[in-house]
Amino acid sequence: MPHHDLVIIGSGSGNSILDSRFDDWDVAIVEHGVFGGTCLNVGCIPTKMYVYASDVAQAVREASAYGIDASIDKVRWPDIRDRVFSRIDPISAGGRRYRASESPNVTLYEGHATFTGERELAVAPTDGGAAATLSADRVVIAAGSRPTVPACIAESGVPFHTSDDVMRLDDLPRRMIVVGGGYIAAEFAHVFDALGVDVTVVTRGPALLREQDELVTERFTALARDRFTVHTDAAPTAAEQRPDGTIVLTLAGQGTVEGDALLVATGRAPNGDRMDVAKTGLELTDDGRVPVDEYQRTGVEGIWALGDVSSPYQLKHVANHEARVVQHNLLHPDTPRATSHRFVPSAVFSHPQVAAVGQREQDLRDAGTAYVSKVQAYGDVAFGWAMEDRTGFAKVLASPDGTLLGAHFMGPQASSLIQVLVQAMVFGQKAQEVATGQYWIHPALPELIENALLGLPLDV
Ligand SMILES: Cc1cc2nc3c(=O)[nH]c(=O)nc-3n(C[C@H](O)[C@H](O)[C@H](O)COP(=O)(O)OP(=O)(O)OC[C@H]3O[C@@H](n4cnc5c(N)ncnc54)[C@H](O)[C@@H]3O)c2cc1C
Ligand SMILES: NC(=O)c1ccc[n+]([C@@H]2O[C@H](COP(=O)([O-])OP(=O)(O)OC[C@H]3O[C@@H](n4cnc5c(N)ncnc54)[C@H](O)[C@@H]3O)[C@@H](O)[C@H]2O)c1
Repeated sequence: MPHHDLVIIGSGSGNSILDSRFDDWDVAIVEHGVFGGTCLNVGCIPTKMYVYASDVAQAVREASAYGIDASIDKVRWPDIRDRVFSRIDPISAGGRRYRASESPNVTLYEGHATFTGERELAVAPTDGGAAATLSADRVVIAAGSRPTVPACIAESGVPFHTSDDVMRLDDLPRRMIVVGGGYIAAEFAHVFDALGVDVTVVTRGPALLREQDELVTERFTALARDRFTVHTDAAPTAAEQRPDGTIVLTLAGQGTVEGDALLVATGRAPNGDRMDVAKTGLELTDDGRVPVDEYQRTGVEGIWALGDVSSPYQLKHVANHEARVVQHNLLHPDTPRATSHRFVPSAVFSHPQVAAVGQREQDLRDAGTAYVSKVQAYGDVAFGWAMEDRTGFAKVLASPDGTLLGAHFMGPQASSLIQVLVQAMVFGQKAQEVATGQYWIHPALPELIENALLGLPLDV
């Protein structure tokens, strides 16, 4: 049985652990899918390439408000799709080639890994060949997550898509049903609607983006209702396909909806349940994650985990941070570093964009925490006014002494603007210091943040 210094399961964030400091380690990477993982192949990167194209289309649709009459002559879906994947697929192929044949100390096993013992694995090759077994001094579980699909759809025989394949459609459908009301539903509903598809969103919750601050949830859902057909409190109970190809979903208490394509975006499950981790002596958390401590160590000596398979955050910047922590701790076991999940920002790249960091107003209220808040409209600062933005806002939450507690943005460039407050929170700067201790370029959009901070009714 081959024995390695280190085995990494998963070629997404796990692959980024290896740099020249590991050149004298005997390393194995096990990957059962496309090399490079979710973010590169089916996640962050291709989705944002589509979002960008759709933002361009949306700008054309909204141009007349500024005295520019423009219209979309044609959406060339195959060209949009091929622009994305002609750039992405070679990166994945290049990454695979580098590990398979250009990294002398790395063995790439292309197959599905399951544990057979504490640090022993069986790999079932994807090409159907004979299973290999291997052992290692150290194992990093970086196996990610996968889309979940409600049984009433999965078992119906009706064709459906997930984020794994919807970006590779042959043609744009005329009508699309999107099931789910979270990140993926919000981003793809924008993408397809802006490209001219008639979108119906169906979610079992009472609103879209319901994990956000309550004001974002309320206002985003209201805007979505203006743009798509939206069914809330409406979990599907059955799916069927008519002979003409029409897909019909039955919704709990809300009749049926119809479409020509069905996208399921109802959350992602960590992949730890498909690896026999019990053979190592590990037990998954109630929500299916591989449990780790603050050093990304599992309860088993020599086994680490990172990213979607173990993290409470299914976000790439978190997986990257955790991978850097594991990298350090593999190289410097006597001086381990801890992961920080103190201020994890996130953004939904829909239209409008949404971005968040820190606590939500409902959390502060429920916890009885003393706080003040300010909601600053984009339209009330110079650049937002120039844009005639009527819906966007920045909400800032702080202790009465100015300690920043949370920020929630909805509107143009929200994902970039919020970084100012992420930085302030991480470095412990108070609202009054951030607002008045620096120049704010006039009349740039960050004046939104300056005014939000100045508007907080602080006790100081
Ligand atoms: C549509 C979509 C859009 C997203 N957009 C964003 C975004 O804009 N910003 C953001 O921060 N995050 C985004 N995310 C989330 C982000 O992609 C993930 O959090 C991140 O990629 C997780 O990285 P990872 O290394 O944990 O897992 P992955 O990158 O998924 O890597 C795990 C790898 O392990 C392999 N694997 C799993 N089990 C086994 C096994 N038993 N044997 C062998 N190989 C195995 C898988 O094939 C996979 O390649 C998005 C996700 C999706 C689905
Ligand atoms: N911009 C980003 O950072 C980004 C983009 C996409 C995905 N992601 C990551 O991927 C994860 C998965 O995304 P997601 O959108 O699939 O999950 P999600 O957890 O964000 O949302 C799932 C949604 O599906 C709904 N739902 C669940 N079961 C349902 C059912 N049976 N019928 C109808 N609706 C149902 C939920 O109410 C919820 O609205 C996200 O949590 C996020 O961490 C991040």
